[in-house]
Amino acid sequence: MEKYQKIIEDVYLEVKNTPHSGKVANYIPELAFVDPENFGVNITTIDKESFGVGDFNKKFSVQSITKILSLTLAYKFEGGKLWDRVDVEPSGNPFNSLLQLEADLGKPRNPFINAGAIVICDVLVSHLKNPKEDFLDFCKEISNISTLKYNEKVALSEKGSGYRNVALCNFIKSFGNIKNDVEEVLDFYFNMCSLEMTCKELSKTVLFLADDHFVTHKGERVLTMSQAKRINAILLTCGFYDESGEFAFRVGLPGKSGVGGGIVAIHPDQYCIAVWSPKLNIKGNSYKGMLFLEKFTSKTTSSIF
Ligand SMILES: NC(=O)CC[C@H](N)C(=O)O
Repeated sequence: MEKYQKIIEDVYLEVKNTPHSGKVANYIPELAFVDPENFGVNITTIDKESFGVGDFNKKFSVQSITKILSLTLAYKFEGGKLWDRVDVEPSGNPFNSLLQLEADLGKPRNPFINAGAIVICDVLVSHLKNPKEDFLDFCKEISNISTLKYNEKVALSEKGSGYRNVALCNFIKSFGNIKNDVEEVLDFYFNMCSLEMTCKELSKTVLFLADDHFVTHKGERVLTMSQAKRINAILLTCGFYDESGEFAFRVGLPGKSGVGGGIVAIHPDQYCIAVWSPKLNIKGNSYKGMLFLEKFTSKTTSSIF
């Protein structure tokens, strides 16, 4: 851990003082109220050592980052059959795009674009008795954080304005790739996206993707090693939408962003690192989050390449 601390502190100050670029997401009205100056970083190593700077203990809306956890649970339920419903190819299009779905007959390119994440929610609605509660319990179990919560205001705010997601869900249903009631699937999707975590909590929660020997506090494995490898592969190729190539090029780690301004990145066999800075670049990824991670992996020479 020591080798990372000083570099995290230095890079944090350097990036904090970089002129702001980008905009806070406001298409979900409730997200626009967040203070754009928030900036936090936290690293957790596979030995469970943790180190944070700045606003690393403030909760924020993790949004699409939760899609790592919903994919994980759906993969546990379905195994390889899951890939009949959703593909594993980068889309090269914005996260909320409808474009490819018609040509692809309602099969989303990957589980991290909204279309794919909505299909994953449908899979979970089919398997879970009380999707919202049961999914939250799963998140609590793998993170060992019993206080995790959805933010109802954020969920309702997106429910009242998420027209593209409503369109996506209906469109996919017209191809038969949504099995449940559209309303129910979307309600679950909006709640899932409204999950809140701190950088510290987030970097701890995804440790199961970094540590080959990870077991929950109940002594259970989350995924097999081969399944974890596959999720990391999809994170590397699809975790940042049409900026996934750029993220791999600049940072060199699998990871996932959310429009709340969070990014979590995974260094298999070493650590997970979470960054939060709400202003987003044009692709919907945190501007300072990406800049921080680029400098961090360059200065520590720790990437998967
Ligand atoms: N990239 C994101 O974080 C998008 C999530 C958001 N809830 C949406 O569906 O638009």
